[in-house]
Amino acid sequence: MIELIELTKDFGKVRAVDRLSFTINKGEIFGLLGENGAGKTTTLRMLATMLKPTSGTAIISGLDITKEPEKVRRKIGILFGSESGLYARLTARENIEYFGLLHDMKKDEIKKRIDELSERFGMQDYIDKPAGTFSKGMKQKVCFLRSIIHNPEVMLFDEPTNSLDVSSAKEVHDFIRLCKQEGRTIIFSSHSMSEVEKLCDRVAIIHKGKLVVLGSIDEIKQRFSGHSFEDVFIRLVGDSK
Ligand SMILES: Nc1ncnc2c1ncn2[C@@H]1O[C@H](COP(=O)(O)OP(=O)(O)OP(=O)(O)O)[C@@H](O)[C@H]1O
Repeated sequence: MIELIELTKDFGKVRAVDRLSFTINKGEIFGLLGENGAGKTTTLRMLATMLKPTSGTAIISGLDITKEPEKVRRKIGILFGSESGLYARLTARENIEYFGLLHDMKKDEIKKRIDELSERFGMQDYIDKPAGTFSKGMKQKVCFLRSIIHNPEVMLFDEPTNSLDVSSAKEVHDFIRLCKQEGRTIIFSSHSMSEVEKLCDRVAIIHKGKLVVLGSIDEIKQRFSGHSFEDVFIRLVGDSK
């Protein structure tokens, strides 16, 4: 379970995230929505312990992100931006293995897990080929595997399908669903209403750093007299401008 408690981040005079408080359940696929600059990435970066909150905190699997960031890092898998830092000359396996070693995993344990995961995600044909030769979607899948090599309970993905084609995005969606089946908690940010409608158990819409609505897509649509989710989104972030 993840609990945000008055989570706040200021960059100078700009309040990027403004006292966010809500809970995300274990095994949930949770969407973070908002316009450009709403504070999604900043929220995810704080949860990932990459940024220190100005005030407030979050508890991830019983650990306070401000007090035990090292321990939190072991529980989370993170993906910020596509193709982030894959070594072109190394194979997919070597790229993933490197991360496993950083997480203090043993080589044989890493091998077993890569074999298992690459089979599950249909990557056997290219797992031992250099990452530099891969398409965007293939690279993205390597990044995903890298993010879960250490078996994290919680996954934090910032716009995971940004710039992917339809079939690669679908693979990522299937991947996220599989992670949920394995009992992981997934939080991701997105600008795609259809993606969020397809995948998320619940969503939070944030605007100018503040929470404006929280709930399942159906609950939110009902609350706004059955309008499309896209219309509700535009109305919410438009009204509070
Ligand atoms: N390192 C930083 N220094 C100063 N201001 C920042 C920094 N990072 C983010 N901001 C500001 O914080 C606010 C929230 O930015 P953030 O990147 O979290 O938004 P976002 O919802 O992820 O946007 P997008 O959808 O465009 O990625 C914006 O006003 C942004 O300019």
